[in-house]
Amino acid sequence: MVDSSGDAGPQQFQVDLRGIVDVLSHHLYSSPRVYLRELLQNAVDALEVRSRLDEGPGRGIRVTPATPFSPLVVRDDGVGLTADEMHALLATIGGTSKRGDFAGARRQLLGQFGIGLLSCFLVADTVEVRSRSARTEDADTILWVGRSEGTFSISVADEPLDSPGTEIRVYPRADDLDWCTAERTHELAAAFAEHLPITVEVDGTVVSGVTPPWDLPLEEQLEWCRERMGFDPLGIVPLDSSLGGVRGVGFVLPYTAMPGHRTGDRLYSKGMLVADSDNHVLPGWAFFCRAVIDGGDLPLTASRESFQESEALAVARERLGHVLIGELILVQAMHPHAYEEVMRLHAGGLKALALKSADMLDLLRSTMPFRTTLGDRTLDGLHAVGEEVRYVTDASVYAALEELARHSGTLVLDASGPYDAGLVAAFDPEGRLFREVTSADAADIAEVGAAPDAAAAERLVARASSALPEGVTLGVADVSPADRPVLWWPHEGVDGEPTGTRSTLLLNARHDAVRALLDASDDLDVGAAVRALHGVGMLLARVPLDGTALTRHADAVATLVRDGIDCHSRASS
Ligand SMILES: Nc1ncnc2c1ncn2[C@@H]1O[C@H](COP(=O)(O)OP(=O)(O)OP(=O)(O)O)[C@@H](O)[C@H]1O
Repeated sequence: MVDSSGDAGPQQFQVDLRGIVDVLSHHLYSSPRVYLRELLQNAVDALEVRSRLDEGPGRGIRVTPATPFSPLVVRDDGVGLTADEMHALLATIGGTSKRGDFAGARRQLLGQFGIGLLSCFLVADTVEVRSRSARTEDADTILWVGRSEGTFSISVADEPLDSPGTEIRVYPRADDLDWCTAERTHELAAAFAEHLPITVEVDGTVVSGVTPPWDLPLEEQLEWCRERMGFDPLGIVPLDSSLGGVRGVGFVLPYTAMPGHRTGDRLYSKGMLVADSDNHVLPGWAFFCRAVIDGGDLPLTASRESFQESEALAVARERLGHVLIGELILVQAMHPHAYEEVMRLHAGGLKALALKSADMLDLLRSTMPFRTTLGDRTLDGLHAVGEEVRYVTDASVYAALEELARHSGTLVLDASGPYDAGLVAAFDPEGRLFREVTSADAADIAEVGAAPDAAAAERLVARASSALPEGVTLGVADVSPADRPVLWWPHEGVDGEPTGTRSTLLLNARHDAVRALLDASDDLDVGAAVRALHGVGMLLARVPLDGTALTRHADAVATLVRDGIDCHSRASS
């Protein structure tokens, strides 16, 4: 209204309920199925408040599924609502009895946003709430009828409830009846309420009160994991954060999970299902396990399908992480074989974890085997030798150097895995013990010496280099043992070119064939021989020959065979 000064006074927002329901269904809730969980949660909260007013036996929640001719009904023996409370709470979107003044009681009450009841409009156009307050003797039963187009009415109900509590009737739209049928209601109520410590019945069948997995004995936890998560866990980790009731159980996966990709956890909030597959409670590095967790007092988001990213959640996450690491340490000490299996399957993940956790690094340094040219060694084992350890970070360079190092008995550590170099740096931050080597150090690793006849070597290199593909550097050296004709190794890729685009081929001056080449007269074509030796070098470095390399090698060998036979024939004729 505009007053005489022309100013409009404060106005109330007009709310288009259909717009809000649209936002809820498309942007807040993951599925219309949540309507049942919201009704169950309201009933659980009402029972909790009632239990503080008076004690009484046999209280619970009874659900009757819908049929094409009757609504879905949720009846509870909770505290109920007076007419005034109905006016105050159900006439206002966002009206809730569960925040503000009730903060003391909030720890037990899970609502707080005052929108949960609206989720019924995801499946229905009409919702009725009949409620009889337990706060006064013989309170009237008050009826609230809400419609999805945004109207509601409140009156004294014609059919009073025979005892305090609340009865909600949801009249599903024909298209949404499927969410409220006997079968679906049973399935949903069982999923949401199975671990609630309150009796929840669907059509007379109790679906709640099932012992949660974290309280089961070990054998039954195994069975639970098999049935509900679909795998035989490698290990079971009790998860107790000792904080605000956050607890659960983790199951170690019996297969290698991709680092960085956690298979989601099953979450509950005080026994009510929150999410089937969530990735926000356990630390991201815990991808070697799947867990089922109750978040206790952790605050929920408005959709109640996850926990709020709060300080409390961050602390709980950190604690659960410590529990997981502590358990790994314990398993290593008490069940070394099981620990070995965990390491075999989850090496990548555990290494990633060690980069973030000093405790995990401590555990891995003495237990995680790393590949070296002289066999598997732990970081502590390498340290104990007291000599400088050379390591390589490029997998194909390691493959080639491995060969050379084995030959010379040199120790080289394979640090080409995704987290290896980081771990080496974390283990030896000042770089006192470990030194990264590259293909440039290959000759040193192979312990090659200078060719005895430098001039002959130079002449051979000058004559033969053009026979080799571009990028191959040819050399002649003194290599042990004498029966190895060549050494070949790829160079790490620089400026984006793939590793191996450039390489080194060293002819062993001690080998008969190479000596023959060194002694050959200048007019002899050494191209085929050097090309064949190049192929041999790659094969000895265990690099598969394919494409042009294979053709080149085959042609070179064929040429040598033909020349050899020709030569032999000429000699014998
Ligand atoms: N079964 C019930 N028994 C008693 N009171 C109820 C019941 N259902 C709803 N109410 C009252 O209606 C209010 C609004 O309910 P609604 O589900 O919309 O929001 P909420 O539960 O408070 O919060 P949230 O949005 O987090 O669910 C509640 O705070 C509660 O006071």
